[in-house]
Amino acid sequence: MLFSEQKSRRGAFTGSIEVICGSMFSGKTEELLRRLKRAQIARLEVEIFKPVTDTRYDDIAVVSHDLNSIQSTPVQNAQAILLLGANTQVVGIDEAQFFDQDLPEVCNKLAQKGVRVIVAGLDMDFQGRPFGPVPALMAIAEHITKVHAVCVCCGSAAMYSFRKVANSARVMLGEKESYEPRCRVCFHTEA
Ligand SMILES: Nc1ncnc2c1ncn2[C@@H]1O[C@H](COP(=O)(O)OP(=O)(O)O)[C@@H](O)[C@H]1O
Ligand SMILES: Cc1cn([C@H]2C[C@H](O)[C@@H](COP(=O)(O)O)O2)c(=O)[nH]c1=O
Ligand SMILES: [Zn+2]
Repeated sequence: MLFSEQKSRRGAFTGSIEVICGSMFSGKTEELLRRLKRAQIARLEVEIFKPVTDTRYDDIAVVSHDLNSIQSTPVQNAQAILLLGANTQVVGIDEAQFFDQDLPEVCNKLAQKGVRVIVAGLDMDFQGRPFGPVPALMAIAEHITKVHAVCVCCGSAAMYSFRKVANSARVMLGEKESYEPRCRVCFHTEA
């Protein structure tokens, strides 16, 4: 599948929604950066957003686990993306699971205006439950890409993010010290 701007029969650029989902370390941010950097090479206007709460690697940039990065605008909520992204051609959104339930409607409105919207986020939390607005986004997206990490226990494809520390809060920022990607079998096996 070639993800790019598409023209409708009426000649106008048609907007669309692409979702990149999967576990932690599955390459969601790398794939988001790849698509956004290609759009920049094509000289399209690109705006990138992340939740202001995601301060793991950097307050402003979107940064992958391999430390590839791109400048972004941290925002408080989904509505801010509609205000700031309506007049651009491509909108990228990382860590979508941390946004409020307005995000799908915001993405729909942007796509209706002709914007190509590319969203990356965790589809499941550490308990294997659907996470925030990501499942609803998947329902309304034209394209969904589910990427997989490598299970740290057995080497199979991993789709779960196993939390290694005792903390029952749904939101807990962290990296390898707190999470590891696991396959279905290893996720449901204790220790
Ligand atoms: N167990 C693992 N499986 C796959 N990639 C891993 C693993 N541990 C570390 N990585 C690294 O993480 C990178 C993906 O990082 P990133 O795109 O930030 O992932 P995500 O946004 O899905 O958390 C990979 O390219 C790889 O170098
Ligand atoms: C599973 C899970 C994760 N988180 C946090 C941990 C990280 O800060 C981000 C995910 O980042 P990534 O780019 O996908 O690696 O989310 C959380 O708060 N709650 C969870 O259940
Ligand atoms: Zn496994």
